[in-house]
Amino acid sequence: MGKKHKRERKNVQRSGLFFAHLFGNLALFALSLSHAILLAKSGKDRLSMRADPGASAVLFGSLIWLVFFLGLTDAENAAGYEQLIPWMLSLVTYAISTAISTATDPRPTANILVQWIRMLILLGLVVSTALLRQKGTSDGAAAAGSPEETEPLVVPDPQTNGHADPQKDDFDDDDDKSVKSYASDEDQPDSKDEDDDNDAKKEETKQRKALRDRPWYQYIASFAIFIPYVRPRTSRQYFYLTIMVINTVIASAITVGQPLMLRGVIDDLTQREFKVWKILAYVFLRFASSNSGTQLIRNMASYRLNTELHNTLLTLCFNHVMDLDARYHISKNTPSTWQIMDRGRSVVDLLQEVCFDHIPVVADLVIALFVVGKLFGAYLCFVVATTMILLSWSNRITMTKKTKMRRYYVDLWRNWYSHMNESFMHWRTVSEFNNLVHEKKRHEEKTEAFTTVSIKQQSFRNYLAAIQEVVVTAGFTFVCIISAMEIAAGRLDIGQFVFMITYWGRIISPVTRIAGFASDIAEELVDAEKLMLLLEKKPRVTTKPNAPKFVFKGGHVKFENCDFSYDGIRSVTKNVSFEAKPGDMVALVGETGGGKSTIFNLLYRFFDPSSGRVLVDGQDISDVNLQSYRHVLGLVPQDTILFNTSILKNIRYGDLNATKAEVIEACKAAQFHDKVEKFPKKYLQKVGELAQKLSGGEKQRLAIARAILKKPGILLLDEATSAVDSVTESKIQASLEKLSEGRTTFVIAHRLSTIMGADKILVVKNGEIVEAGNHQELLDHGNGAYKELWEAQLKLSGGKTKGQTAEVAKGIEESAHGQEQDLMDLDDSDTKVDAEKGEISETSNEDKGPGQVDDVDHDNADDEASKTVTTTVGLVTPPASSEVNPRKGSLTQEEQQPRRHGVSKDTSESSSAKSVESKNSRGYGTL
Ligand SMILES: Nc1ncnc2c1ncn2[C@@H]1O[C@H](COP(=O)(O)OP(=O)(O)OP(=O)(O)O)[C@@H](O)[C@H]1O
Repeated sequence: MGKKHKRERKNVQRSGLFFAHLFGNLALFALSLSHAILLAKSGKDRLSMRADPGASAVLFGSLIWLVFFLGLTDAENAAGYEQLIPWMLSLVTYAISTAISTATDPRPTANILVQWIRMLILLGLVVSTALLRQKGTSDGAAAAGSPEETEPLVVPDPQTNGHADPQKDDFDDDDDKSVKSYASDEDQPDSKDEDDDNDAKKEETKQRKALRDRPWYQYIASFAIFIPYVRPRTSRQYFYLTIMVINTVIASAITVGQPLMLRGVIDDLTQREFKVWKILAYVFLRFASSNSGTQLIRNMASYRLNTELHNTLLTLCFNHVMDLDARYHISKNTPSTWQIMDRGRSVVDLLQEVCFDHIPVVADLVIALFVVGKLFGAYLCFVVATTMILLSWSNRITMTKKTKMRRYYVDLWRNWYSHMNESFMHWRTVSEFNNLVHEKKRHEEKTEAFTTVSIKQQSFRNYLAAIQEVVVTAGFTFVCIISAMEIAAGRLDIGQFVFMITYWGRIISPVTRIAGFASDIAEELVDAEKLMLLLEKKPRVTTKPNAPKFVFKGGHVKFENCDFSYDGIRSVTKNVSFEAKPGDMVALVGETGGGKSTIFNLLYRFFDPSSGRVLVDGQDISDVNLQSYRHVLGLVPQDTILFNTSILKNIRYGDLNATKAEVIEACKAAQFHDKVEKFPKKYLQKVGELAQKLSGGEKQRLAIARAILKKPGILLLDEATSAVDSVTESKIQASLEKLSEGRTTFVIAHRLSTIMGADKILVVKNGEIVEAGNHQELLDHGNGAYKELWEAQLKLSGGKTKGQTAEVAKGIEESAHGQEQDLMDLDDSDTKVDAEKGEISETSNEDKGPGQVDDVDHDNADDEASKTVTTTVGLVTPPASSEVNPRKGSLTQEEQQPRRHGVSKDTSESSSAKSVESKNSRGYGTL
């Protein structure tokens, strides 16, 4: 449905016919009121309506029209079924009763005349509504229909139900409107929300709109999702709950009992009688309902129950969020998830208010109507009922309006919070780009936006409280006048008058208090809605019920025709099939964005393929227990994420039961121990937020140590040493070699020189495996993608020719023919930087002299050595060397860095020659 059409519909709703309907209902109310007075006047007892049941019925019947009138004032449309059906039913009822009256007494009476006027008004309402609906239908868009009749109930959530409609992803006009609905609300200030373009936010807005558009009964039923989260669990919680229920019943009894007791006391006193027990009973009831009685019990029990339920809810929500899959966690906004969980606790308050405030108040009102009707007759009962209806209506308006405002406020607040969080987290980036002033200004704008809405909310609340007071006072005036008239007429005594005045206070003040609750509920509802959407999310990657544990049998990995798409639109992997035998090393190479990490994601089961399957040791990984499967995997990622805690704890994350000695062992193997020892607090050194206190190389070595500690069955290395310098890289090569021994290992590498010795190299392009084989096979494969990549890399690293490529290949071949040597021996030689000459050359430990790299702290080698090379050598003078690291038959960093040009031909040749001497059987030492 287009935006234009919606606007038209809105206009129809609020135009002439709408006001005609409004007026029609008001006229029916006035007519019924006059009719009742007419009947009462003609009755025997003019004031006591008890004497005329007919008049009483008409009087209370008029309240129906009052309710309709009030309901229409803020209705979505003036021609819904909710109006049409009651009007039609009333018309039929009046027609029958008029026909019966006319049949029994054909003489025209005032009664018959009123009936006819009533029927005519009703006929007008029914016909106009039917016509309007008909017009809407013929316009093809059900112009008069309510949103739930014309729009899908729930917008499919591609994150949860797996039925994303690719065509729906771009927002149509309606969705667009929904996204901007808050901002366009007349009560809300304009807001430049730059995050509106964010897909995740749009999606959330869309879901919230779908939630609000559910019919009210479905909307309320949606809250059932909270029951498992907020239900009492322990016997203590049940005890508190029982206390609260009993306490509420007692409080309701006191509400009626206390004024009744006072009436008794007054009655006695007017007859000059003194009954001390009555006075004591009255005082006791007063005390019992005070802050030392039922209030105290309620506060104590509810505080204890609430605190426990809040904590349970938080725990369950945390578990729920942690159990959601990667799809959710990739697109979530972390600060807002915290807020949703934190504020979502108010759902406990909401349920408690409904159960222990609202329902008792409604029950008190019903009792009050009965008591007042019984003791004082229909007039006073009618006044009480009318006041209650008006107060309830104002509460409803408060809720609706406040909820709208609150939704907007919460969005603005969340925006402010996220911005603040991001600014603090990314202070460094902000400073690097010199955008401190910009961020401060943005913060100010965001603060101002939510402050304005907050003030509007409070003002609205105050106005409404004032209006309610007017209604209450008007009602009270009627109560006083009518009671006084009845006393004057001798039909009521003073005791009854006092009862009525006291009782009025006791029943009306909770209703007015509900206005405050309504406001709170509006806030809690919005918070609850967000939590509801979070809890409604279901992970797609789960362990199937009764799934067996994964049994590791060596690490035989098989991808069978795996297709996958992140968004359901763009294919990221297409028909991916390959196999890795236990202990194999498989390298994934290819263009950036080709889908290599996605294959890792599928292997880790962060996502399930849309078709095809992944088998490990003959078991479909989607059929086994996820936890037991991930237990055998170990990953060294490209970007190491660390917790802001000590190095010890970060490494121990690989095996929570590891001893400190084991952690140190792992660090030694990852060439990290010496560095850690130099930190002021050694292993207890904190890594800082986002691990900012560690260099890129240190982070990677920590990640390697963590993987070593985990002792995984299958190892995944995603550019695992991309952040370390060649010197350090060569040092951790041996530990990686050791780590991967006997383990199926998958490596993602951009520097082809690092994976030349892999058992299998898969070339990934546009999500497809376009070539597979070992290095030599792929080079021999005509002008394939791998050869192209290889030559491009050689060219970038020093203008190598095809002939030289062949030479390198030859070297590998020779290397592969059994030049196995203890890799640790290779640490005897190292690379030194001759800054003066701008050369990097190889030397043995015996040859080391002052100023050589080995003397430099290698953890700064990322920084020191490579910086030296880059600044002193790479930029000031062209890099003079591109030697091959002989231990792995690979090119040194200079060759591998495309940025560094100008490597001499001589050096290239030496590279080839030295590669022949490679001692690394696999050749991935620099992974
Ligand atoms: N969570 C995601 N949602 C949507 N698209 C994604 C997501 N992650 C990756 N992609 C897209 O999938 C494609 C493949 O990404 P992937 O990270 O697998 O490539 P890659 O080959 O590992 O790249 P690189 O070598 O640069 O790391 C890319 O086009 C990327 O934009």
